[in-house]
Amino acid sequence: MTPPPPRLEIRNLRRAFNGRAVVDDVSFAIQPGQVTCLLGPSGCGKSTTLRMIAGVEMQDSGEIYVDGQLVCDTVFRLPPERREIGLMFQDFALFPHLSVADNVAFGLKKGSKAEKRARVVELLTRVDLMRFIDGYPHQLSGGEQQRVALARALAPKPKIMLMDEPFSGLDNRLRDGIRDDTLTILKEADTAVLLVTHEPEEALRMADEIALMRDGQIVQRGAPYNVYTRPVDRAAVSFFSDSNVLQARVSGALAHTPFGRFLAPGVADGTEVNIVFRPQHVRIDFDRNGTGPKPTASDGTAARGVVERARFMGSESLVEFRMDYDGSVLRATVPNVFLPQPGTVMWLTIRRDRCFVFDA
Ligand SMILES: Nc1ncnc2c1ncn2[C@@H]1O[C@H](COP(=O)(O)OP(=O)(O)OP(=O)(O)O)[C@@H](O)[C@H]1O
Repeated sequence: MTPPPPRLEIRNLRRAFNGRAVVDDVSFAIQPGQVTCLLGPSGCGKSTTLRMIAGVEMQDSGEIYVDGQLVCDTVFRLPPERREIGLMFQDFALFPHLSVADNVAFGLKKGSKAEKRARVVELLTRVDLMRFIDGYPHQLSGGEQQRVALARALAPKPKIMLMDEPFSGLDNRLRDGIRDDTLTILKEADTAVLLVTHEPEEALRMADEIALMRDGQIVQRGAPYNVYTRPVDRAAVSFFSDSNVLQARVSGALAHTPFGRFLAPGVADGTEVNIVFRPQHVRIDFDRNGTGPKPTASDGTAARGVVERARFMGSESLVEFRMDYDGSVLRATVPNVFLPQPGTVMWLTIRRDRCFVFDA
């Protein structure tokens, strides 16, 4: 038996503005009930990709399929309203002059008045806003308006939901709960979701799959854990978190550093590499009469540094060290409160299994 086609598939999508490719050969597929996050810095082409799928922007080349059916290529184009796609954007754009019920009913073209009413009640119950059914948008908080927008987008039972930074207008504390609720509702409805965001935390929290985008291209795709722990390059590490970099030269498949030798399998002798690691993977130790901890297989050799400054960040502390070996600065994060005085001598080691070696 052949497996069913993906709910949404885009193949080799391209779009250029003024001769500059802003979406450059982008392909991916999303299954029903799956959330894919298109993640990348501002201007990398996320929204343009989404707009082409929605049908409000035309691609220069490439194809879009829904349930295996072509909805758009350079010859054929199904109009946006017939693509069975729901949209949610940052400014929810509820109609201020329509009641909550009428806002939700807005997208319902088919059915009797009673059927529409029943669907509105069902959705408002689902987003826990029945008490506002006859209210107006201005009477609702930002989070409540966002849930009405979700109900409205879901009303016609779209196969696909396209969301462009839908949570960025909400305050932090509200946001986590609304994200989780939204996700539960979309998954229950078996909708395929494409969520555009520039916030790594949002993608890590919400996605089944992250597509990391840069300069119009998808540079890495995978489950959040894999994208975070096996980044493709230095920029991919830095996009998700603060990072430290050591420069080193390879000889005999080993990169030689003040922290000991790192495996660099298959890298030619003489190659310059960057060893990249996150501040949470730096261990720090007190000075013991001019020495640090003994070398170990998992943490390598300790290198001496002097505290330059330490900052309390809430659940952790960030300590910056000026390193003896070349005067560069390395950052370490430590759980809870750890605020050593500037000038304190300490010894740093790096978790070997958390380092990434990239060609410089
Ligand atoms: N209609 C247009 N005409 C000309 N240039 C455009 C047009 N639409 C988008 N661009 C350019 O294409 C690039 C990608 O824009 P896009 O909105 O897709 O990026 P984005 O990744 O969604 O960024 P953001 O997160 O800031 O919205 C930008 O440099 C933008 O200025």
